[in-house]
Formats: sequence, structure tokens, C-alpha cells
Amino acid sequence: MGEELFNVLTVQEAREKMASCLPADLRRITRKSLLDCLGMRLAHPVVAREDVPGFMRSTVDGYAVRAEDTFGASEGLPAFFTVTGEVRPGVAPERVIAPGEAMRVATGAMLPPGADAAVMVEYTEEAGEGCIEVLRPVGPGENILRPDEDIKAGEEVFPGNHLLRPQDIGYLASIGEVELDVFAPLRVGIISTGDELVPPEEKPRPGEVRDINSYTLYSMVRALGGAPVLYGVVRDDTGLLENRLREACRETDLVVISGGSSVGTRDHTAGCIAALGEPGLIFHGLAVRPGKPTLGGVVDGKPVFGLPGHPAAALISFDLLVSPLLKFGGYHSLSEGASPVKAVLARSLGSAPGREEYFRVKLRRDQGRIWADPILGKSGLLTPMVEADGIVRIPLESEGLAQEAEVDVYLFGTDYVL
Ligand SMILES: Nc1nc2c(c(=O)[nH]1)N[C@H]1C(S)=C(S)[C@@H](COP(=O)(O)OP(=O)(O)OC[C@H]3O[C@@H](n4cnc5c(N)ncnc54)[C@H](O)[C@@H]3O)O[C@H]1N2
Ligand code: MOO
Repeated sequence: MGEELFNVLTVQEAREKMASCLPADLRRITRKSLLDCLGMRLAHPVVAREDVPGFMRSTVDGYAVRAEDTFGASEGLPAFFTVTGEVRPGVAPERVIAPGEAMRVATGAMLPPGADAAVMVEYTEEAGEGCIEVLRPVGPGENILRPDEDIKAGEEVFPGNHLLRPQDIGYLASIGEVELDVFAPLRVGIISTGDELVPPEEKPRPGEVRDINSYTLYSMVRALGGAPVLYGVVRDDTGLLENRLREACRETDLVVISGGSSVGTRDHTAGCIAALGEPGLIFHGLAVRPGKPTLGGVVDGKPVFGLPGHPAAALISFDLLVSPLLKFGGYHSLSEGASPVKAVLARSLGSAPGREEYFRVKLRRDQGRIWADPILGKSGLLTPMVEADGIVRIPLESEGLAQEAEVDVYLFGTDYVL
């Protein structure tokens, strides 16, 4: 009695063991047109080949001038300028600005040679045919962009693996990068196991439950830029599971099975992975809560994970072991990712040393501080998973955290790495 059922590994040990049997990066590189790259990750760093804007540019509607000609100008003693023409947008001005001269410019238009500033039209007055008065001085560089002020040719604008957001797509358009090498989405096969599971469109009979994990895991994969493939619900039968797993391994890049990862009489996942191919089962049991009955293996170069059946535990296990593969293709660059939010713990949390614990928390602002309210509940319950804004980790050797301790909250929906 009291004996451990699994030989648990820490998350770090499990990642290292898996990594030693996997290629450094599971992802393929593919070339895509810029408009198809949203949500994808760059396969290589991008180096700008040109300056942006590439020419001196006005940021206001007004007049291009030599700044020094406006020095000392005021409403009482305006500076007088001869207007020698207008720069049309999209056209390079041919005239040079000589002392005492100005040219009309629209926002974004190119500055004529000789000019080093622009005066806003509201600080000027007409002063007869072809002349203006400037009522305020401008400094050199005022109201203009330098040719390389935004982007410098030769500069690395994005590192490899950068996740492309809408603003990044426009930025890449500005330097003419219309085709890019990106990582192809990893295809993730998803299998649910359990005699009690029915599809969500069916009304469960007593003892049955709807299949939740296929839906959350499918959505997790999509949210991380992967390509989920559903393999449905498999009954608790070794032969059926082996066949479905073989099919999923053939058709996808990695497979997650939820349920049946523990050591009950109906828990077949470990045996199936072991039977299917080399090197087979790599670990069974993680020193985390929730998520202890997690297992991992490698079948013909492809990672296969057995996640706990409890939906909340399946999510944490997925985040610890599958998310890094979707974000980085492997477990080698885990220091990246979105920064957590600093919050103050609203109540103390106990934890057993020797395992990491993950608590779901809800954030609340009060008296100028951000509080993290732990949402407690058994891992078989679904509501805490939905009420929470994010998760807090209690490290392996900690016995817990005191009330008002400062904690890092990893917000769901951000690109964090646990
Ligand atoms: N004697 C022990 N029993 C259990 C231990 C243990 O250490 N010793 N660990 C417990 C923990 S922790 C968890 S988590 C569960 C995980 O067990 P399995 O991975 O084998 O999962 P199942 O037994 O198949 O299911 C557990 C639970 O989750 C429900 N489930 C499963 N799949 C789905 C799905 N796709 N959608 C919705 N719900 C699902 C299932 O009906 C069960 O209620 O083991 C504990 N037992
Ligand atoms: O993985 Mo279980 O749900 O730790 O509770």
C-alpha cells in the first residue's frame, strides 16, 4: 500500500528523454506567399534589403524648409519665405530648396534636397502671391522621417521562429518580402479513448460522458498554429487502439491520446505505444499535479503522448509537453515566449515537495494591485478550467506559497512557455 504506481519523471527529465529520441526540429519548411503567413513562424531570420522609408519624408501637411531659416520666427516677427512650388505625393522633387525658400508638401511626400524640416500649415500665413510667413521655428529633423529611420538595410528585422502577427505582415510588405520560408503547421493526430465517451451531439446515457478532450485539444492545436486531425473515440480495446494509433502515426507528425494513461485495467495506451515501434514508451508518469498519469513515447521518429483523461489535466500536460513542439519544433529553446503577468496571491496555496503543481487563477484588480484568486476544484471538474484567466506554477521543491506572495501568471491565449 502507498506504493507509487509510476516511475515519475520531472517535466525537465521527460523533455530531455523525449528530445534524445527526436530530430532537433520536427517541422518542415515551406515557402508561402506573404498573405498566407499570418499565424505562422519564420523558418529563418529576416534581414531588410532596403531602407524604409528610403527617402526623406514629411510627416505633416505644410512646407519643406531649411530649419535654420525659421530660427527666431514668432507671430510678432514671422520669417518670410518664397514658395517655389509643390511636391506631389509619389513624385521626387527636382528643385533644391535654397535659403529663404519653401515648397508645399503633403504628409508623406518626399522632401526636396536642401530642406531638413517641415513647418505645419497651421503655423504659416499667406503673405501675398507665392509667399508665406512662418510663425514658429522648427528644428532640424522636425516633422520629417529620415530615409532609414524606420528600417535600416542590413538590419535583422525578425529572428527565426518569430510568430507572424497582422502588423508583421504589413511590415514585411514594406521591405518587399512577398514570399517567405515558414514552418509548415505540424499535423497533430488526436485520439480519445474510453467506453464511456459519446460524441457531443449525442445525449449521454447514465454513466456516459460527452467527448470533451477531442474538442479542447483540437482547439489548442489550432490556437498554436498546428493542423489538428481528429481520429475520434476509440473503445477501451488494445487492438482497436493499436490500429487507430498506427493510422494516426502514418498520417500525422505527432499524436496525442487522451484517457487510458493511468494504470487501471482499461488503460491500454502505454502498452500500445510500446508495441507499435522503436523506441516505444519513453516515460510513464510526471511529477506534476494535475497531469501525473502522462506518458510519452516515440514511434518511428514521431512523438506520441498519452494525456490524462480528466480534461483539465489533459490541458496542463498538453501545455507542458506538446505546446513546445508546436511553438519550437522541439524542446531546445524554451526560454522564449510571452512574459507572465506579475500578480499577488489572494490566498495561500499548499503543495507537496517533489512535484510541480499548477493552479488555475482568476485575475482581479483591487487597490492598485493585481490579485490572483486561485480557483480550486477537483481536476475532474470543468468549470474551474473555464473560469480561470491563467495558471501559476509552484516549483518542484516548494511546500507552497504564502498569501500575498508575488506570483507569475501565465495567461491563457498568450505565447507563454511553461
Ligand atoms: N489508483 C489510481 N488511480 C488514479 C490515479 C492514480 O495515480 N492512482 N491517477 C488519477 C488521475 S490524477 C487521473 S488524471 C486519472 C487519469 O486517468 P486516465 O488517463 O487513465 O483516464 P481515464 O481513466 O480514461 O479517464 C479519467 C476521467 O476522465 C474522463 N475522460 C476521459 N477522456 C475524456 C474525454 N475525451 N472527454 C471527457 N472526459 C474524459 C473519464 O470519463 C474519467 O472520468 O486517473 C486517476 N486515477
Ligand atoms: O492528472 Mo490528475 O487529474 O492529476 O488529477
